[in-house]
Amino acid sequence: MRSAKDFFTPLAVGAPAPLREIPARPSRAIHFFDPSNAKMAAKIPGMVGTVDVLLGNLEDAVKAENKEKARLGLVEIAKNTDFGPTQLWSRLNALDSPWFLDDITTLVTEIGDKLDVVMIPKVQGAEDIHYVDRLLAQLEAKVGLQRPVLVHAILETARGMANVEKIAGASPRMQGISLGPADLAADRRMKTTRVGGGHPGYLVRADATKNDAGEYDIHGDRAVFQQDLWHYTIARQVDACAMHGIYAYYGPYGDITDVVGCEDQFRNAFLLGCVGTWTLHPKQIDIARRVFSPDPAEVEHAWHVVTAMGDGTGAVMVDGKMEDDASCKQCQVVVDLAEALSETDPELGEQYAEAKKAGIAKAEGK
Ligand SMILES: CC(C)(COP(=O)(O)OP(=O)(O)OC[C@H]1O[C@@H](n2cnc3c(N)ncnc32)[C@H](O)[C@@H]1OP(=O)(O)O)[C@@H](O)C(=O)NCCC(=O)NCCSC(=O)C[C@H](O)C(=O)O
Ligand SMILES: [Mg+2]
Repeated sequence: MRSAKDFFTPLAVGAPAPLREIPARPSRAIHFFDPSNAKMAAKIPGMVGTVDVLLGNLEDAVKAENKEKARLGLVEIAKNTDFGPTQLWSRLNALDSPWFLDDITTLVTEIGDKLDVVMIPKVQGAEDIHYVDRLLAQLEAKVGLQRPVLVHAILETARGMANVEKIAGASPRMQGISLGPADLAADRRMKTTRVGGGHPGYLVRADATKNDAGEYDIHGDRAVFQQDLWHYTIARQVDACAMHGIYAYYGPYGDITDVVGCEDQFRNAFLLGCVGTWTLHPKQIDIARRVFSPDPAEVEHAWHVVTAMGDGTGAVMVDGKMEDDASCKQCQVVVDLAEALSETDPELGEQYAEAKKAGIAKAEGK
């Protein structure tokens, strides 16, 4: 085990110093594309600015015979595109695959200066992150990168889940963790066959009531409530990430046509503490942007509370409700997110500026 004092020492001579804090850059939609798919790849330069993150996917969903084409296609796109405020990420093939070593070596040496984050699938434990950490440092040193490439783990095995806190804290490079519900379901032997989302069979049913004969009518009209298959997983993931100062994300919602179910799944994750999600199809981008940006009415309320609370101590009444240090801190989370999003999203920035003005005015009794 490394000493705590060594944690922020570069793992290779000449590699950039690890970051002490992971920047809170907007990452509401991590948009997946297959760089080996010419039609999709051609759309990527035009998508800059429409999503927070563009992710060149090299792993699952890319056919084995296209792995090299996808890797080289991503290099080409990265070299020829000005990404402006949009981040460039890549999901590499799994550590035990025949492609991982070439993926990481090629991307870091060819486009390491443009690559913000590498997403590592099927992470099992801290040892996987330690391996990637050292390798990245060696490659960064080799090409003289000035800033470290960050690492994002996908939680998609039972072992990874059991080790989630250790994974989140395994390296100062850790940027965040996404849920991989399809692989995780398979590894856990869950009996679902979908990519994320709920299942109508996972439910609770209201108690039976008695009929006129005084017998329980178990076949009668009993309300059923579908339950959230992912609640435990996402809640644990969020805690692990928050504990280590990194960010939690939902993952894929495979039913592209069910935009309503997708929005619900994304919103559950947002409310539980996730900062973003994956988008697999252009249809999902607006949903992610909408869900992972706080409602201007919430932002106005948050400014109202934060302003009314002043130094954050004591208690005040706002709209008939008691507010104190704890609710003020929740409101501060919303205010901070709105401020961060305003920096890269001018349209939202205007709405949030109005909300701020109105919230402060209310607190000041104007
Ligand atoms: C899901 C898709 C295969 C659907 O593609 P397609 O049938 O082509 O859809 P459409 O005809 O509706 O497409 C309309 C146009 O939009 C373009 N398009 C489609 N998807 C994208 C995209 N992601 N980025 C940019 N552009 C896109 C099409 O080319 C059409 O263009 P045009 O003909 O000019 O109008 C496809 O969307 C897709 O492959 N998406 C990505 C899938 C993916 O990345 N999957 C992996 C992540 S999920 C996962 O791995 C599971 C996870 O790990 C776990 O374990 O849970
Ligand atoms: Mg997966």
